[in-house]
Amino acid sequence: MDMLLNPLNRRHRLRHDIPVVPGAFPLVGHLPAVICDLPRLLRRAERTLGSHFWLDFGPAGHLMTSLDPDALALLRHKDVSSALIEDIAPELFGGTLVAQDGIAHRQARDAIQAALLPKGLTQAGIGELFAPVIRARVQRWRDRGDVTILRETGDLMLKLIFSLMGIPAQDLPGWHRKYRQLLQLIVAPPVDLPGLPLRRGRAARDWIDARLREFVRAAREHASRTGLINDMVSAFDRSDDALSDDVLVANIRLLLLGGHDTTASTMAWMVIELARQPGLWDALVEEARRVGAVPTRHADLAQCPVAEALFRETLRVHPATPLLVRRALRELRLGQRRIPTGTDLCIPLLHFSTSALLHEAPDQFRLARWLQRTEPIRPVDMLQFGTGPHVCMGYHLAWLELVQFCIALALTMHEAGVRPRLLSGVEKGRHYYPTAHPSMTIRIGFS
Ligand code: HEM
Repeated sequence: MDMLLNPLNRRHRLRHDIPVVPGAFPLVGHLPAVICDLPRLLRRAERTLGSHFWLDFGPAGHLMTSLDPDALALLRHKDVSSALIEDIAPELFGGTLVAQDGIAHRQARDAIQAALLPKGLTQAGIGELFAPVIRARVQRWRDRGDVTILRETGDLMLKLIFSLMGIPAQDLPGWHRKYRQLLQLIVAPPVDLPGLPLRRGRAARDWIDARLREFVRAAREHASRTGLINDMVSAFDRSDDALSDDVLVANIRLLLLGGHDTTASTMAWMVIELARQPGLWDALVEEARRVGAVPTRHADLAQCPVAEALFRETLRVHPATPLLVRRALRELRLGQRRIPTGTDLCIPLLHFSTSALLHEAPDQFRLARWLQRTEPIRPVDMLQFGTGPHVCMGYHLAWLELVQFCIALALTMHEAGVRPRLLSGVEKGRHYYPTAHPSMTIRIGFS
């Protein structure tokens, strides 16, 4: 099938001397092709126009997209801003640290970071909290015999992130419903009428924020309790310029969002790769039998190199955040190119993650590239988590929960004498924007 591009728009145009990719539709621009076929769109644009071109993101406007590895340095540049994220999704990211720069960003980030580093996660007992939840879920999969994988991993991740926040199990169904409505804000047309996604999404956000405020109040009343929200509240209250509760609540909501879709997608891809590559499954089972139990502390993860390599290679081949957006605050240079002040930029992590300039045999899924390496992990090896001041705050948490998941899956299925098997095609129905995930309909059998 050809790409979802407008056949009536074939004209070659330039903006600031940089070519615009032909094929944009009115109103939605190149979004249909970005969402359904981003890798092919980037390859075709590179082949026909070179490594710099404009893509039309519909309501978000034109973004200058660069496939030059030098573009990665823009993520660390002091004159490049993240404010564009708030312009694109004000309802979700307004007031959150991911859309801020400079001191405001650093202050909010510093207050949260410690809780998400290996020491903070270990002290809060997050690994012990997660292990039984993951084990129970994969046991259910074994008993059922087959599952729709992305729906299952999405549910599991929601459960984990809610338990991280200390949301009582009996309240989960209500949170679940509101969270799904909140997500509609990502795609809601700007029409605020009863029953439409914007109105429902805003109501869900207000519901969630009101409850998060209660958690914050409770955390202050019981300051001696441990847990992520308690740690964040005390860090916020200790910071030099005490930050407002609005900032705190918006950033707790950001953690809910940041920690869900990305990890659920990666977990689903891990199962798909294990199902379609029997050798991978055998290596993982061997490791799981050797360690004998689901690891609970970061210090234990070194015992699970195969699971760690699976986590890193799955993310390299299927990065959950395929592109980052930024705005140039001043005129910048990118190689020979001049980027005018105010230019909105797209930095496609997906392209670099699978680029022959950065990885040997980039199209091959190879655990060996991680298992046989002798040097430590470099920033370019974890590009899927971004780089620079906004590098992902949940990296250590994602690493812990995904390795826990791999070991739990291998132990549970091996004990029952079954292995994962792919029951449907993988290529159709993939999505690449705003986050990437495999098709919602892929089924995995355990037999
Ligand atoms: C496989 C899992 C994950 C992937 C691939 C991922 C990817 C990313 C990327 C690419 C960024 C950079 C955004 C930018 O520069 O604009 C980011 C930022 C962020 N992530 Fe993650 N993430 C993952 C898991 C998590 C988890 C589990 C959490 C927390 C519970 C989390 C919380 C955040 C936060 C708060 C930021 C904003 C940091 C800042 O702006 O300073 N992420 N993530």
